[in-house]
Amino acid sequence: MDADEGTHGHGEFPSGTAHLSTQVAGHSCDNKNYSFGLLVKSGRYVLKPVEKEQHGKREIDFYRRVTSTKDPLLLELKALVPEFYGTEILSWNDSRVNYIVLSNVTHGMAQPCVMDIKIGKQTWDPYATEAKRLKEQEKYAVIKQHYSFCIPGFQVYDASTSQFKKFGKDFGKNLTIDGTVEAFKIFFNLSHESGKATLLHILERLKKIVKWFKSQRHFHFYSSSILIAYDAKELSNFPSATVTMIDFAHVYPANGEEDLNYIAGVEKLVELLDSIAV
Ligand SMILES: O=P(O)(O)O[C@@H]1[C@@H](OP(=O)(O)O)[C@H](OP(=O)(O)O)[C@H](O)[C@H](OP(=O)(O)O)[C@H]1OP(=O)(O)O
Ligand SMILES: Nc1ncnc2c1ncn2[C@@H]1O[C@H](COP(=O)(O)OP(=O)(O)O)[C@@H](O)[C@H]1O
Repeated sequence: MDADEGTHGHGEFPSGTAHLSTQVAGHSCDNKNYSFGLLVKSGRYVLKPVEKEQHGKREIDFYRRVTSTKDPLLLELKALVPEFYGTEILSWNDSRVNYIVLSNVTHGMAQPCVMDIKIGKQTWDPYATEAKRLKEQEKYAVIKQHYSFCIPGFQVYDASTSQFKKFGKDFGKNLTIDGTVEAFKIFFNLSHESGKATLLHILERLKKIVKWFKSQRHFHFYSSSILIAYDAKELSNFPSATVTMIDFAHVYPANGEEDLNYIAGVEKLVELLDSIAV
């Protein structure tokens, strides 16, 4: 389930790599927009292309800082993000693309269920242009206003029908407030008797993230996501579920201030999941 062999609009995949079939959101392979999408290598590694120099630099700087830290607070953060293995330049026909190499949190999953939840009402950073701010304000507007997060995409292996279902950006952008609750029920396979155990495990991890954010004054995270993943094949084995923070292209210094935007998003997420876990 990790790899789709072959080619796409940019030509053949760089040697040893394939399209990350479990990618549920973010910039996907798109020749028209010069976007390369994420790749998988040897199953274990995810390669994220640096497509905008400044975004890439910010994300790489973030990973380098967190990976090399001895600060106990940042060590706690390190356990909540993918492992970082540096960068690698790969050739796509005429293009040379710089990739950030990370651990693949869906590695080894037979029936991967993955949800990307973008945290915060404010999904633009303090230096965004007026045009970008307006564009971000319009997207997922109702949901972000109500929940302080939005769902750009997810996929689930429906244990009752034995089928994969994929929900993309358009689905997320058209979600209603009640529809969001339903989306989580579908994602967690709550009609299956073991779905609730996965949900409770995820809730514990999310509560750790809230606790960490309340204690830190290092960073403010904009347009960053929480990636939830579990293997539906192991539904009864709930510790296989993971919660990982990803996408650090818009991480900025906190200047001594709490990240209230991010905290509100994770708290609302916990509140919603608590309400369906009863
Ligand atoms: O069209 P763009 O270029 O603004 O793409 C958005 C990205 O902006 P960027 O180009 O990186 O500044 C934007 O990236 P950021 O999170 O702002 O880095 C998102 O990927 C966004 O998708 P969605 O909010 O997840 O649905 C992307 O939005 P849509 O593809 O949904 O419009
Ligand atoms: N470490 C990872 N392991 C597995 N999948 C990942 C990982 N990082 C990202 N992804 C997948 O790629 C998608 C986009 O990642 P993201 O970092 O948000 O990219 P973008 O900056 O293009 O939005 C996520 O929604 C997820 O499906």
